[in-house]
This record gives sequence, C-alpha cells and structure tokens, in this order.
Amino acid sequence: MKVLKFGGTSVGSVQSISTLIEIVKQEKTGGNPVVVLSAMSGVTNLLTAMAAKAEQGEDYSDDLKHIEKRHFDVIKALLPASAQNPVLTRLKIYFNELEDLLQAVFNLKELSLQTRDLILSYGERCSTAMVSHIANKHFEGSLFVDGSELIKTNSDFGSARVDTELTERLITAFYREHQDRVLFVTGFIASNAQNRVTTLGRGGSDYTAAVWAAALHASEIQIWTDVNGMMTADPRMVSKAFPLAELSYTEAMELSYFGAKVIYPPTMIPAFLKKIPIVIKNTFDPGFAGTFIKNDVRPSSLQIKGISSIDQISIINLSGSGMVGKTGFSGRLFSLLSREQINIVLITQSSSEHSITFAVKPEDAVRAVGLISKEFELELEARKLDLPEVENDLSVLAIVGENMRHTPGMSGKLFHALGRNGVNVRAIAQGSSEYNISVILTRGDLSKAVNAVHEAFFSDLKRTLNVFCLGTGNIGKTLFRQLREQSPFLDKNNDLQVKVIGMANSRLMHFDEQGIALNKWEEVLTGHGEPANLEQFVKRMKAFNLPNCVFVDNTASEAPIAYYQGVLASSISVVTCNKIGNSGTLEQYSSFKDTARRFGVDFFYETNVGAGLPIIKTLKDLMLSGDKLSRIEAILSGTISFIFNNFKGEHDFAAIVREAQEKGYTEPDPRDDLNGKDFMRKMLILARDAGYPMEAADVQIENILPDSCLHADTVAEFYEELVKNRGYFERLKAEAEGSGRVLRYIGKLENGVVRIALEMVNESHPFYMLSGSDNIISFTTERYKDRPLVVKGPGAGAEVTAAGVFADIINVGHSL
Ligand SMILES: NC(=O)C1=CN([C@@H]2O[C@H](COP(=O)(O)OP(=O)(O)OC[C@H]3O[C@@H](n4cnc5c(N)ncnc54)[C@H](O)[C@@H]3O)[C@@H](O)[C@H]2O)C=CC1
Ligand SMILES: N[C@@H](CC=O)C(=O)O
Ligand code: NA
Repeated sequence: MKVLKFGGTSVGSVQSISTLIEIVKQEKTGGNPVVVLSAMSGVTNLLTAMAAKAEQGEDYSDDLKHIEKRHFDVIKALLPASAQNPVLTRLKIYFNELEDLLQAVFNLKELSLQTRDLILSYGERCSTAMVSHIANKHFEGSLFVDGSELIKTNSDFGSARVDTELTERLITAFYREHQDRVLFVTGFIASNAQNRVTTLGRGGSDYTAAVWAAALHASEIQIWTDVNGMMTADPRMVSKAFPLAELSYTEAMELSYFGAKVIYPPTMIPAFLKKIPIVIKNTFDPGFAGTFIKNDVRPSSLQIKGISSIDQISIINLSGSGMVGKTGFSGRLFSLLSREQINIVLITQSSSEHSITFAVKPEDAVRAVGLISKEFELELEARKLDLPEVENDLSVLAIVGENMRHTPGMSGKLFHALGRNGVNVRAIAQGSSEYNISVILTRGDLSKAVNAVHEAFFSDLKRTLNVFCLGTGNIGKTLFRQLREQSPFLDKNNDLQVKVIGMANSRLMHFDEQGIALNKWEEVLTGHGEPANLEQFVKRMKAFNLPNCVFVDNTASEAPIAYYQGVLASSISVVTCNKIGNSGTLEQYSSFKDTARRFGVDFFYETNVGAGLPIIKTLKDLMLSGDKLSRIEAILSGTISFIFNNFKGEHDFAAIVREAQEKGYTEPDPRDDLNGKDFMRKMLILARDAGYPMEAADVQIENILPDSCLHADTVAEFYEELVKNRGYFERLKAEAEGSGRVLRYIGKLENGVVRIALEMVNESHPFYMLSGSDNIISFTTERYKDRPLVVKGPGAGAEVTAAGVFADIINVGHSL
C-alpha cells in the first residue's frame, strides 16, 4: 500500500480537490491508499494570526468567517445539495468549537502553546473532514480519521516528538480494522499521553505521512505539492532550474537542508530508516514523473544534483593565540551554543587553528557573541582570544551531489564560476562526506552566484550572456540584426543565448532584464527609452548584478573609454570595436589588459584591426606560442584600400571617398580615415600587442592628402577641398598607371619602428591584387621566415565588423 500526502494547495480549491480525487482513484487500483491531508492553503497561517489577535484582544471574527466560507464554497461546488448536510454540520461543529476557543483566549488574554496547537488542529480537521466527505461520493466507505488520536507524542507543544513504538502500534491496529477503506487522515496533529492535542512542527504533514508509511511498511510515499518535484535550484532565483528525476536520501537531505521548500528533510527520517521510496509529485501536473527519493538511485551523469542556499546568515569569527593546540576549545564553544539552542549552519577552521568561523541565523548572532564573551571571559581578559567579530548580510550557497565524491575538479569549477563573476567568497566548508561544498558570500551577490554556478554545472543547459550595448549606429544596428537572425542557430549549436539587457546611443538608453526584443529594439528604445547618461548606464548595468555580463562598445566616442577599467574591475567582460581605448596612452592600454587579467574576465577587441578578419587573434597566437615577430607589412585602412582599388580611369577621387562612406567603410568622420589616423591607431595597437611599448606619436605617418584637405574644419568642407584638389589626385593616378603600378597605403613594423606611407607597387608585389575594402597583413616571424603568414579579406563594412563583434561576444561565452 501507498501513503499519499496532499499539501495545502492540493486541498486549496475546487479544481485541486477534483484532481486529488482522480489521483486517489488511480492509486486505489493497487490497494487502498492512506491519504494524509494538510489544512487548506493559508489556513494554518490565518489560525495562527487569529489566535494572536484574540490574545491581544483584537477582533478575529472576519477571519473566522473567511475560513468558514472557503470550506463551505468548496463543499457547495463539489457535492449535490442533498449530500451537503452531514459535512456542513460536521464543519459547523468544528467552527463553533474553534470560536469558543478563540473567545476563551480573548477573555483571558492568554495563549499557551498548548492552546495554540489545539486551535491550529482545526485547519487539518476541517480540510480532512471536508475532503473525505467529498470523496465518499467516489469511494464508498472512505473514512475520516482524526490522526491526533493515533500519533502519540511528548508534550513539547508546537514541535512535539513522536513516541514511535506506541504510535506504530496504534496505527497498525487501526489499519488492520479499516484496511478495506480509503483512509483520509489529518496531517500535522498528534496528542500527548493526556490526550491533549500537539502539533509536529515544520513540515508536520509530511511527517505524519512518513510515520504512517513506516508503521504500515508502505511501498511508497507520494508527496503531492504544487511544483514538479525537487529542483536543481530555487526556481524563483534561477529561471533555468529544472526538476530532478532521482535523488538519494542523503542528497535530498543536503539539498533541502538549505531552504528547498518542497519537503522538510527531518520529516523523512522514518521513511529513510525503512528505505521507503518517496515521490514528489505535482497535483497541477499529475502526468509529470516528479522526483524519486530513494536508496538505490541509478548512476547519474549530473556532476552535482543541485544548488541550495540560505538567503541570510551571519558569521562569527573567533581568533587568538589561546586557541592554538588547545584541545577542548571548540568542544566548549559548540556545547555552549548547542546548550543555548543556537543552531550552527556551518563551521570552518583554519589549519593553523588560529581562527574559527561559524555561521548562525542572523537573529542568533548577538546572543551568541554575548554567550561566548561570558564563557571565555578569562581568555579574553588574558588576550588569548580576540573579541568575537560578527559579519551580517551574508548568504550561504552549497552545491550538493553524491557524484562530487568521485569527480575531481568540482570545487575548481565552483570557484571559477564565482571568481569569474566577481563574487567574493568569505568562507568555505566542505562536508567530509564530500556531498556538499558550501561557501559564504555577500548577500547581494547570491542570485548572481547561484545562477552562475548553475550554468557552470548544468552545462547541458543553455548558457546566457547578458549583454549591454553602447551604440546603435552602423555597427550597433547590424549587430542587433545578426544577433536576432542567429539566435536559433546559437541556441541549437552552441547552447548559448545572448540577451541584450541594456542599450544606449547618444540620445536614449533602455534596460530590460528579460532581454530587449531585437525585432523591435528601435521602437522600444524610442518609445520607452530614457535620456542617455553614460554614468547611469554603467551604474545600472552593475546594479543588475547578473552573471556572465558583457559590455559592448560600438561607438566611435571617447566617452565610454573612461569606464572600461571600472567595468572590467566589476568582473564584466568588455568587447569593443572602438579603437580609441587601445590607441590612447600606453598606460591606459596596459591597464585594460591588467584589469581584465586580474578580475578573470575577457577584454576582446578583434575588430580594432581589420574588422572581422582574424588579425588580433593571429598575432596573439603567434606571440603566445613563443614565435618572434620580425616584421609586419599591412594595408589596414579599408576605406583607403577601397579608394585606390577603384580610383582608375575616369573615376573621380572625391566621389569614391563619398562612395566609401556610403558603403559604411569609413569612420563616422571620414577625415579620420584619409588623414591616416585610423590606420595609425591600428598599427599602434598591433605594435603594442606585439610587445612594443609605443605611444601614438611614435608612429610615423606620411600623408596622402594635400595640406588644405587635412585642415578642413567640417566634413562638408573636407569634400569641397577634395574636389578642389582633383588635379593632385589625378597626377598621382597618372604616375601610377603610367608605370604599371597601383597606389597602396602601407604600414610597416620593423625593428621597433612603425611607419605608414604611400607606395606605388607593381604586380610582383603581394599587395598588388586587392579589391573592394580589402585589408591585407603579412607577418614575418621566426617560424614564418621564408614565406610570411598572410591574412587578407574585406577589412571594413558594417556586416563584417558586426560579425567580428558578434564573434568576440560568443568567445566570452566560450571562456565561461
Ligand atoms: N565601419 C567599419 O567598417 C568599422 C568600424 N569600426 C568601429 O565601429 C565603431 C562604430 O562605428 P559606426 O557604427 O559606423 O558609427 P556610427 O556613428 O554609425 O554609430 C555610433 C553610435 O554610437 C552612439 N554613441 C556615440 N556616443 C555615445 C555615447 N557617449 N554613449 C552611447 N552611445 C554613443 C551614437 O549615438 C551611434 O548610435 C567606431 O568606433 C569604428 O571605428 C571598427 C571596425 C570597422
Ligand atoms: N574605417 C575603417 C573601418 C575599419 O576599422 C577602415 O576604413 O578601415
Ligand atoms: Na580583426
């Protein structure tokens, strides 16, 4: 036989009670089950509140009417009028008794624990009487059992301890007489030797089910609740948490010890001792398999089973020379705390024995310090012990699972996920069972930490990158389109989801923690955006405190650069196509790299050189593998490349520049390309990446423009000057064409000298054959000595640049 227990939500409404009846019907086929019921959801809390009101002399009559109505409404909806009378009468008697009790408390202004237990017992009595009557319609002879008479306890009202032997005897005898009927038993309530009603404390109805199951050697306990079983993490905190199919008893205990709300583990001990499997099922999704908790679980591929947490704890730190080598110190400490009923959540001790740290509930911290100070008064006076220090507003996070025992690297993974997301760990404890590793961290980081750790361990699940983007221009908007178009691909092939949580341009900014819909970001930003403010943008991004964050700079502005370092130092990776940062002072360039390294996050800027072409990465790989660079030769201005590739025959120079701008090859201000600044930045960044400590002024630039063009005050004037200087460009072209050569603007790095100059090259030169916005770079190194390593392809344009930014973002995802 099975014991079925239904929680408050399962007896909370007409709908759920109808489902309950269906479930019992199905389970009945394998023999009559024992059905244990909780009070209707919310009723126990309300009864507690009513008792407190009565004690204070306040009016509780509305609450009483409310409880009565909830029960009567269900009865009227589920039973025909002709069948309602007996159960309405029964409940009416209960409500009268309850009213008398509350009136007595009201008169006396006194509420003992014993009286409170009696008042609370009406919750289970009413719900169970009600459901058993309704069930009678479906299973003839179903029986309402006031279980308080069968479970015998001591007199610790509020949380009484069961007399197992006597209880089992009473239950077995009762069952033997009634096993031909479906029994509906009140959960939670019991009685002492004087037959006064007691309650079983937290999780009491589960306990009732376990006690009955143990007494009757049930084949299974089903706990029917409103979730799909025990989850890998608290679903309110981790949206990707999922239900676990199987858990061992130990895992279930460890997982729910830290706050999982589904079952309260001590209540399961009777089932655990008799190896009775427990199944957690969802009344609102009865077809779902739920979670099996049993002894012999099948081997699982999951590295851990779940993450549990306690939202708020305090830690107390004790240190001092008096503790070193003193046997009995911790014995004294912990027996003191246990004597005073202070529950220790976790303990760590340094191997030097110089300090000991333990965690307690916040409400116990001050009392614990007081007790310790008194107990160790002499040691404190003699300075052998320092005053205990308390730290508040902390949380505990624990990873749980039996597989951890056999798998090295579990703590490495845990701490990588935490470290990478800037979560500082205050204390660590690993149970010697190795079923559990617990860490203490700042409370404000808990949600981020649980999510990051969940992603790290359940890597089969999609990882999420939370992205904050500056710039919605040429590159920014193309990136959004690519992200939108590629989202199904990423999902399927990379198990990766990129959410744009924040975006800003120079006018507006907008945030959405669920991710901004990229098919209508423009409407959203214009319709809901607030005035842009870079400082606020960065502040808000940090305040979200999300895991796996990336800050993307798609502007051509100086303004965001000042924030890079602070962003990296907040453990947020930076991806940028904006070259201004890396081509500023050498000190600034180095500080980005150092900060990223120090905080274990990424700083990616592939598109700073050659747009999406793998140039930065190639150089990095050469350097990392110990190759020695002897020379770089490159064309790295897509704009100028395009101009010279098209400046042929009748074509006009100014018109081609305009075309390059229209095609999105130029910088927002095309003068930055034609005056060589953009190319200079790229050569400087490459030289720095190659290990040369250079400043911008060290790059020698030969201009391709006449002076008047260089000094144009506006872009319009610039174009006018280009037109005026037509003759100059025509002469250049004629000279090149006349000698069978082409114009090339080439940058070189050799012997620590960087120089960019205009050259005319013939067809024997490797840079002769280029088209469109092609960039080309050749690396001559110790390994690539005779024939250089060459990278060539389109080096400008929104599509290829956004693709490069995209790839950098994904690479952040891969290094998680
Ligand atoms: N066009 C290309 O082929 C390549 C471009 N890049 C780089 O891409 C970057 C962006 O270029 P485009 O998209 O063409 O520029 P754009 O002028 O079209 O867009 C720039 C965007 O940045 C925004 N913005 C400017 N200041 C801002 C601030 N303080 N806060 C927030 N947003 C701000 C603007 O409102 C605009 O949305 C530049 O740094 C450029 O060097 C890099 C490689 C290739
Ligand atoms: N404006 C740049 C774009 C790439 O960085 C260029 O023309 O190369
Ligand atoms: Na590149």
